[in-house]
Amino acid sequence: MSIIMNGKEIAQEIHASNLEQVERLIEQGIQPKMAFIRVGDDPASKGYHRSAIKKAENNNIECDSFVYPADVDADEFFKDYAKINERSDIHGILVLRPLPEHLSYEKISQEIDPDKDVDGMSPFNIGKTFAPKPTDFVPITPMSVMRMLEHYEINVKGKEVVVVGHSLVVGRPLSMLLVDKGATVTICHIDTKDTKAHTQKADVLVTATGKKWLITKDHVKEGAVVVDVGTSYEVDGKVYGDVFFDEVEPIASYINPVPGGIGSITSEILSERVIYSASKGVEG
Ligand SMILES: Nc1nc(=O)c2c([nH]1)NC[C@@H]1CN(c3ccc(C(=O)N[C@@H](CCC(=O)O)C(=O)O)cc3)C=[N+]21
Repeated sequence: MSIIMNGKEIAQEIHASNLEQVERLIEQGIQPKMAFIRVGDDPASKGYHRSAIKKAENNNIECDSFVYPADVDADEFFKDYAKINERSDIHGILVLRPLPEHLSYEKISQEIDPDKDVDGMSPFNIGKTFAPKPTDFVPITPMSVMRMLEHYEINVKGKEVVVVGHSLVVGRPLSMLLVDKGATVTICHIDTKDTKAHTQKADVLVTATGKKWLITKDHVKEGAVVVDVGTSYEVDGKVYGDVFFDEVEPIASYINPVPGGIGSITSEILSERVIYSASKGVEG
């Protein structure tokens, strides 16, 4: 039997505080506003886009969406992108991933205004993940994982933590946040020879690959904390995690379901970061 970590409950707590802060900003004449930029129709990207707009609007944050076809002309895209970055009414910009190959990720991440870069993609903000402060724009999904661990008072200091997945948006920045809290971190990825050999030793196992049911009971040590960040949108329209929940749940000490786990916190923290960005430079 394990404790089921409830992302929705944590999201609700953050929501209450978000609403209150937006109300205060609006009283001061500031309407928080964010821009979503999406290229193409990747299901996970669309899923996040949809739930993030819903959460932002529930927080009275205005949203503008800029959606382009996967074959958008690069010059046209970058012209628009510069304009969006310059708009003084927009406090936060989220560029949804994945992006098509003909749009240089390097250029997109270098040209985002670091002060509006709520998902921490610019090289400047990535640098901040190495010594993160609460005010820094570090990627939101890793922040959500840390928030979930904190909520359940899971201290990673001195623990063996294994992160499966080395993406720029989750695995790599999350590893830095964990190291900052004193964890010993191993990152497994597509070229790791024997992932199981590593995960079996984990006190805390975090998985962020987007491969449905990759992690079975054979990967997990008895009593481990299991954090499932994976969100695979399958053709049946359902969302699946990386973890084969029914099999792993009985041996884990703490585990989160998908949906209802990290994803539900992520969209609410995105709102929180936009509010923070809008409140920068405001007195009191
Ligand atoms: N720049 C960038 N940053 C990201 O963090 C990022 C991204 N691009 N591209 C797509 C993936 C995917 N992702 C999700 C976030 C929340 C839910 C979410 O809200 N999930 C709900 C379920 C939603 C539903 O039912 O559709 C839940 O798990 O409870 C899903 C997926 C963030 N990603």
